[in-house]
Amino acid sequence: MANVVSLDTGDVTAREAVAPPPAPAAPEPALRIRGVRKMYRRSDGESVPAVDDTTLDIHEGEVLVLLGASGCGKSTFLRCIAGLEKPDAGSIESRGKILSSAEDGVFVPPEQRDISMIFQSYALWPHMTIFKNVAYPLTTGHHKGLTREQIRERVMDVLEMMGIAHLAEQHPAQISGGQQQRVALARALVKDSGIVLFDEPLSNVDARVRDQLRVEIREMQKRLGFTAVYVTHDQEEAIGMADRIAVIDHGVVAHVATPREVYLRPANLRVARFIGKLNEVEGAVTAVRDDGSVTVATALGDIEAATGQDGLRTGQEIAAVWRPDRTVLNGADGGGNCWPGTVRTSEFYGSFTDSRITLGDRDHEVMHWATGDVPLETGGSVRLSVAPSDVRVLAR
Ligand SMILES: Nc1ncnc2c1ncn2[C@@H]1O[C@H](COP(=O)(O)OP(=O)(O)OP(=O)(O)O)[C@@H](O)[C@H]1O
Repeated sequence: MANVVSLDTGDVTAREAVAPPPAPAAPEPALRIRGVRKMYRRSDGESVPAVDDTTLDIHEGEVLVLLGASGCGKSTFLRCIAGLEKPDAGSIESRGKILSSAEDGVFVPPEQRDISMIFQSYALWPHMTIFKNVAYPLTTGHHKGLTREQIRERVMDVLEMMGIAHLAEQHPAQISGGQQQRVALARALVKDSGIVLFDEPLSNVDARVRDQLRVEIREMQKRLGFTAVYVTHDQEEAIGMADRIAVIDHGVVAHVATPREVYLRPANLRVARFIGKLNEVEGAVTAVRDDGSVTVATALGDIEAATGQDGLRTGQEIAAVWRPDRTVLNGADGGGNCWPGTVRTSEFYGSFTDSRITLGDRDHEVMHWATGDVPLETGGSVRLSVAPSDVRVLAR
């Protein structure tokens, strides 16, 4: 029955309560990961979590980059999604289907998951031609029923798309590293599986090919619309590839957000340090205001910051942080966050100049990056400032 509202004169009385319109259902994520834990036993017998209680939704059609230091558990997490590792706790669901649930004893083997994976080592079969390497996934699992002609058409389409159709009859040893990685990519895409996992796929190719392949992978992902989970420890690669970045720290998701958010408003000091260079000044909180701005007392005097980590308290030990490209030299003296300094070094890196400035006589060094070739004279005096909107306060 439709909701009816009758209004009496005088007091307004709803005779029948009107139910609020139903909230639009959140779209089903491509991967729903809940409380996943994977333990490894060390040789001394101790069990340590490589992935620890990880909960994450990965949206349809997005590139989610798992970024973290070596050994933080990125590959293990990816392998749990692929089904190459069996989690000790938690569940992984894809498009309404449970792939693994430690609690319910469910585990779908990798070949029955609609997921492709591409590795750091290209893992091509040396005795097979490029064509056969790429065709292989179409000869197993639920693709088994395809005719030879259908397989040929599909493989040649993908090889064409990767710009390597002319290499179809070569063997892996006869082609370059960059071309081999293209073949590996073609093999991951040929199944059209909708979810592709990348485990540091570009770490074995040289810098020039890496840049090119990075752009191509991104273009292809946009064109084909598959969901990608991409592991890297390279922050530039993460920022360039990701719709969202999940920063992993000791097996735990420390921050998941857009690259811009993670870079400009990192959740905590470890995330801030991991993603990009940082100026840090230690101190203690003296005021936290309703608009989120914070004042901190430091050896350089008071520093004003427009934002701070959630839950900061007066007296708490913190670091006031900002990026080197936000440091301003000899700008207008706007009052706070401004110090006299001396240039210690100034080095040209092609697209930018990295200068290190010692502040006053207080033995504190700050990084300043200027776009292009902007050398400063060593020992020269400067006035250094940073706007409160570029400073963030993070707990130590
Ligand atoms: N088979 C294994 N047995 C025991 N410990 C393991 C095993 N595989 C990984 N580990 C440990 O689990 C932790 C996470 O490893 P993992 O390979 O997932 O990290 P990662 O972030 O991918 O590192 P990298 O970037 O160096 O590849 C590390 O401490 C590693 O030593």
